[in-house]
Amino acid sequence: MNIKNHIDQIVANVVAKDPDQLTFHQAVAEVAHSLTPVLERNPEYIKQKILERMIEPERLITFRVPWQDDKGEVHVNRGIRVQFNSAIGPYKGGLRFRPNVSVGMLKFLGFEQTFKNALTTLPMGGGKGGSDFDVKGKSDAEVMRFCQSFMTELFRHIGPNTDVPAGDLGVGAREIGYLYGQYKRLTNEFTGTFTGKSITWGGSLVRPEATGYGTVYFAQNMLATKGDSLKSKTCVISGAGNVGIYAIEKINHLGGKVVAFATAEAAIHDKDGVDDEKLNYLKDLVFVKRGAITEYAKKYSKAVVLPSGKKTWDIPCFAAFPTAAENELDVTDAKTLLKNGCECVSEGANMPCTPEAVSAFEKAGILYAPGKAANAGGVSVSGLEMSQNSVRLYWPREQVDAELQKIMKNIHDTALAAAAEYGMKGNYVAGANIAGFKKVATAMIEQGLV
Ligand SMILES: NC(=O)C1=CN([C@@H]2O[C@H](COP(=O)(O)OP(=O)(O)OC[C@H]3O[C@@H](n4cnc5c(N)ncnc54)[C@H](O)[C@@H]3O)[C@@H](O)[C@H]2O)C=CC1
Ligand SMILES: O=C(O)CCC(=O)C(=O)O
Repeated sequence: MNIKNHIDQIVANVVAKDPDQLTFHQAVAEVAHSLTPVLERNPEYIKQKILERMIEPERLITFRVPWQDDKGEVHVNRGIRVQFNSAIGPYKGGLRFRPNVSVGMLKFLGFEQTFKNALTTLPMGGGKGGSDFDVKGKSDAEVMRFCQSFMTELFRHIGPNTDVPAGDLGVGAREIGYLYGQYKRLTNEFTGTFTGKSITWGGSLVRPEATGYGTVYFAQNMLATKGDSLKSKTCVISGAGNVGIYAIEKINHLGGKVVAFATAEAAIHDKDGVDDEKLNYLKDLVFVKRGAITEYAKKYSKAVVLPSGKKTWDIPCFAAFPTAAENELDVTDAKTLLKNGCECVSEGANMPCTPEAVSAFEKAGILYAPGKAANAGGVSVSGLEMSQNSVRLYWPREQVDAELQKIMKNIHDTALAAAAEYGMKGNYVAGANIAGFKKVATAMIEQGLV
């Protein structure tokens, strides 16, 4: 059998089956193509149709979410949970609330999550969920009513040993509180069926920071292979949210300087860098006041709002951290980064670089880490939150952070080793896909045809 043709056919079938699920096609194509040498060496994977089984979610739940706004008007949104793969543990992955949420988007995220979670070394399967609900502009009471209605259906599909959701875009501490409160009320149980919980009621220290910190730890591990580090280096990020803000914090800890950051609405250039005092202001602005980041440029006179159409990727940097959303960094951005001397890209978001951008980085031979490896810190600490909940203990900050660093190094080394084993030295995309795939594939084979 010609393996390349076989894989092309699998990808073509995915496209034909659900032609509108573009980001899912993109995620499947990337994984499938990097598995060519693995399938060549392991005919059992072909015989057992492991890849074909892995690209089909085990279960897909969609449901109606009716809720009332503050004026009494009724609205209806769609709730979705994709329970993708439970070969190595309960389904695990965040919930996203955004107007553009669709089944295809959540399939892409759940598929990626399966590989990511396998890389963490913790026993977690892959899942993802959410709704086309827009949290922007809603009052706390409206968000609460929506979350309660959403959970009134979702609760019957999840549980500490079945499916453990967490946050993602649009689902932060406030939403997790409302969702969990309703879950507890309906089940009459206080279990670890959610991660990212507040620290006073079952959360883990370092979970809010974990994805951003982990992405920077991953960059640090990549740079160490070249005898380099982030110390005194200029960095840029996108997405001034949970992941982005804590990436800035860790870059500061390591002696680097972040000179640009952005939200979906605006981008800021601060050539002096976002030091700890400015970062505290930014945290308060984003997490507490839910204000626009343009306020930052009003407060710090040397910072400027970039003209419309300009992105943080236009600012010269040594390292770039896309921490916003899928396909936010295209090939033009990649070429600009490379032209300006960027040597390291570590993805905090899920699939933020387009395939053409990734090819440009690979061709240039810079250090490039895909999200499923580099942003696994968040779900890793979620896994540690589940462990703490199971034994009813809280671990100290130092212990959780030390575990996080250990896990990120392990993911780095595992991806690097898998890439080298299959003749693609230094290719973290191939390495992460291969290592994640092999772990899940082995479990699936051992569990029979399920
Ligand atoms: N929160 C977590 O623990 C994890 C999040 N991720 C991924 O990281 C990314 C960010 O998630 P969070 O920080 O949790 O969300 P968030 O909602 O806290 O922040 C997202 C930020 O990105 C900005 N943004 C959205 N689209 C943008 C665009 N096209 N260009 C520039 N900025 C844009 C938003 O305005 C906001 O500032 C998502 O891709 C998410 O799936 C991945 C692993 C774990
Ligand atoms: O912490 C989690 O369970 C999920 C985090 C997440 O959604 C992600 O890794 O993309």
